[in-house]
Amino acid sequence: MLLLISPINHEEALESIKGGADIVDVKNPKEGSLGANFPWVIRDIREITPEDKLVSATLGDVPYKPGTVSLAAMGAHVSGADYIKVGLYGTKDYDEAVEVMENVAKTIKDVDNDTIVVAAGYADAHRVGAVDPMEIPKVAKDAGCDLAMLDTAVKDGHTLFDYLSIEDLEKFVNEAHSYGLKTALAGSVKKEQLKPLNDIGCDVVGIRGAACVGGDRNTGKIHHSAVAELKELCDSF
Ligand SMILES: O=C[C@H](O)COP(=O)(O)O
Repeated sequence: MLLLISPINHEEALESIKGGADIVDVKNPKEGSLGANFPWVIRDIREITPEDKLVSATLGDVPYKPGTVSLAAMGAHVSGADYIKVGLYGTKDYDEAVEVMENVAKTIKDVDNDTIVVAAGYADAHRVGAVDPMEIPKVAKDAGCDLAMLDTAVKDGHTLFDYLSIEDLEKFVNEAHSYGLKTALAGSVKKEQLKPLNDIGCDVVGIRGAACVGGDRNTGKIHHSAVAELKELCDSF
C-alpha cells in the first residue's frame, strides 16, 4: 500500500519527502477537505520532489460545474501535477458526478494519458448532500478515471471508519478492482487503521493529520519522523 501525504507548503513537502511519502499531495485545508492550493505552490513542490515520486494536486471540494472543474484540472496539469484529485462535493448523485469526472478525464487524457485522474467521494457524503460513496467506483469507471477514492468531507475528528464498515470498504475496493481501477482511502486515518486498509487490498492510503505534530491537521505541521513511522508500517505488511 502506497503512502500519500498531504502537505500545504514547501516546508511540509520537504518533510513529507524526507519521511518517505510515495505520493506528495498538495492541498489547502483552508478551502476544505480537498481544498485546492495555488499553481505556484504545486509547481514549486513538483520541482523539489524527486522525479520517481508522484505529485498530486487536489482541485477542491468541487461544485457541480463541469467546465469550471475541467479548467481547474488543466491548471493542475500545467502546474506539474501527475495525479489529480477531484472532491465530488457539489454533485448530489451518480449522473452529476459522472458528468464532472468525464469532462475532467477528457481534459487531462487529451493532453497527457499518463496523468492519473482520481474521482474522490466522501464517506460522510450524507452530511453534505454529496453522491453516495459506494457509487464512486462506478462513477470513476464510467467517467474514464484511473482511481476511486474516499475521504471525509467534515474534518471534526470522525474517521473514515465511523461512516463505513470494513466490509463496505472492502466492497468498495473489490468493485473498483473489478473495473481495473486502483483505490485510495483517507479520512483522519490513524496508524492503527493502516493494517485493516492494507488487508482489504487498498492501493493508496491518504494522510495528513496523523503525519502532523500532535496529530492535528490544522494546528500541527507535517514532521518527517511521523511520516517515516507511517511509511515503515505501510512497508511492513
Ligand atoms: O488525502 C488525504 C487527506 O489529506 C487526509 O487528511 P486527514 O488524514 O487529515 O484526514
